[in-house]
Amino acid sequence: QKVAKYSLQFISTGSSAVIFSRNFLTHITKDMAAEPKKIIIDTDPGIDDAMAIFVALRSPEVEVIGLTTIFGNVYTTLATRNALHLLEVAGRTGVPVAEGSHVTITNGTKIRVADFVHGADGLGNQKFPPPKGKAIAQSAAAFLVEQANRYPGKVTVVALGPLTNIALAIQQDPAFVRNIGQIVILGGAFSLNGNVNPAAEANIFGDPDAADIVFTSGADILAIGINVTHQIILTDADHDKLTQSNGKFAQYLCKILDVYFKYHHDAYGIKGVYLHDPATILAAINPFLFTYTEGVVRVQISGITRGLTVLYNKQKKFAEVTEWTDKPTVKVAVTVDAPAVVKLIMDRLLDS
Ligand SMILES: O=c1[nH]cnc2c1ncn2[C@@H]1O[C@H](CO)[C@@H](O)[C@H]1O
Repeated sequence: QKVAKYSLQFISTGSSAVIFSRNFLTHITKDMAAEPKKIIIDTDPGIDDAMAIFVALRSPEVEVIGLTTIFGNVYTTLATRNALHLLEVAGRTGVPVAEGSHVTITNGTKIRVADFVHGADGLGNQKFPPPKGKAIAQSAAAFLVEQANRYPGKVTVVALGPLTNIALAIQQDPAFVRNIGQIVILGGAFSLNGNVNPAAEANIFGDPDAADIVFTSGADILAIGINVTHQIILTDADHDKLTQSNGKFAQYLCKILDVYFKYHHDAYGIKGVYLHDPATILAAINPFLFTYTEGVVRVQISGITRGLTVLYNKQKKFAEVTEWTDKPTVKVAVTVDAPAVVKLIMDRLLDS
């Protein structure tokens, strides 16, 4: 309950950035000790999704109550297969997988997948055997609605792909935005170039209409954009530590990481990889690893800037009514304690 309501505890620092009160940190820590936070990971696995799922499964602060799947890094059918496969690798086949939408919220079938980032199979071209398990009969959106109703205010959705399933849940149940505890979104490029093109970040570009629905829904939203995740880098030295580890997750990840390293080297000229998805899991676990600004986010849905995320920080009162006027606010990450985030991710992957 307290976790869902923490936006009341924001303190303005005088600039547009906001921080949380220390006092409240104690409350949250106590709450977490008492009862792990229930999370559903909406995912398009994906190499960094695999890391994120493993980090979540190794985190005592959260209980993963389900995975829902979406297109993005791969098509939805393959995302479901990979989600089931990753749970089998982790020995956690009791976690249900609900398959998500195969088309965008506007029924668009031209899906763009990032096989050049993750490999054709989404997991570094390793030819893993097909999983034995199956997805549950319920759709991702129906599962999200059901779980939010079952545990009002207690479920956090961590959205690691395009926001289609979340937008469908909002459309299917008007009470969803109240019943869901929080939606932590990996998405957006706030005040910097995107990673699909100069305007757009991949997850928002995948379904901009869905993203605009979610950002303006009134739900309690934390957005983690590439303006912060591009500071969270797994280096060659970290990769070596994973290679030397006997940990189950570390060994598995070393098999699939090469493709992701090569992509970062070719695209960004760096010897390391961005930890978008695992960092977002940590934001759901401990929001204090990041600082946030609060404002209204709208998404461009057409034209050359399709997928652009524009935050209105409410500093200026515009003379005229704009497309941002009277819309609910969300929290957008502006800074991150990157060394702490990388250390937590490494510790949890090595200790498995
Ligand atoms: O160039 C790219 N095109 C498409 N997807 C990408 C690219 N770079 C990274 N990601 C993927 O999109 C999410 C972050 O935006 C991450 O899941 C990352 O793996």
